[in-house]
Amino acid sequence: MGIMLGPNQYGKAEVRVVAVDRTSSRHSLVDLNVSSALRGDFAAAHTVGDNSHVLTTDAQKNTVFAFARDGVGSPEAFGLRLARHFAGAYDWITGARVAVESYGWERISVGGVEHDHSFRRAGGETRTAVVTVDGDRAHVVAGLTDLVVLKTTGSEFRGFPRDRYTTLAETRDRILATAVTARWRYTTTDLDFDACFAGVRTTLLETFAATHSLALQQSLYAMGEAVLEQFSDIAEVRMSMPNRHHFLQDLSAYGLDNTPDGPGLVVYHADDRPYGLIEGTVLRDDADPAEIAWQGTPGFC
Ligand SMILES: O=c1[nH]c(=O)c2[nH]c(=O)[nH]c2[nH]1
Repeated sequence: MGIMLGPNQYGKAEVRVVAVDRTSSRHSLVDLNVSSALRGDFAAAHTVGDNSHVLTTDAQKNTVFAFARDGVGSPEAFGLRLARHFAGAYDWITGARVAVESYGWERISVGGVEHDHSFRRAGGETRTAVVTVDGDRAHVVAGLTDLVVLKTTGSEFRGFPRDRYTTLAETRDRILATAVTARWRYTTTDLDFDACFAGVRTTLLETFAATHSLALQQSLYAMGEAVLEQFSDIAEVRMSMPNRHHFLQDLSAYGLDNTPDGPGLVVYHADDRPYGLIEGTVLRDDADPAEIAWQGTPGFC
């Protein structure tokens, strides 16, 4: 029986970079969390401690800051620059994965006027980009996490089988709430990434709102389908959507009724756990499979 080294990668995780553009007195900033990982022939480092192939994680971190000094651009473009640089640095490095999280900031308004250099964090969501360079090929997976959405009606859940443990009541009118994680794979690297991101985000939101939901699974599929219908440069969309349950609170002990059957106030209990976790991929049937683009990105089926 022999023992050998299997798949491996290494890099610097979570390099926090804030780049402020002070070109004019109206500043702007990008706020990133960048993780790099290199793939290639690093066997000797693992088996005998020979570091002659190891481009240090410290150098990877320094590269992120140095490249940011030239201007960041979109998270996808920044990831592409870094991943291509790392993958081309030495001939034993065959590929690189660069994951970028981007935190939005919006200007604070003072007396109705947007301030030049004061900002507040925009929402709770995070924009993501994962660039994987493998030899000559580059894959870009864009996305977002923690896009929290809720609709107060337009959601049903019924028609499910009832085994001996099924107690859930069927409903024709419930709250539907989730925190969307969505990631989509582009088929090209030559794109206006910011415009595409904004467009996909809008499509996801509009479709969530406009779909009369019979299940969160149906909403997920509709959202992915709409993205693929509207963006021809996207091959697949993967989504993970926790079902943030809102249960009707039983107020009968206080002599109060509490139903969504008519107009008036309804009181729910927002339950944080456990939660249903609905995950799925929506893809073109002729999509080129590119599993390597997803390697190292957890949280999807
Ligand atoms: O949209 C839903 N999908 C389910 O699979 C499910 N299961 C459940 O208990 N409630 C819901 N809601």
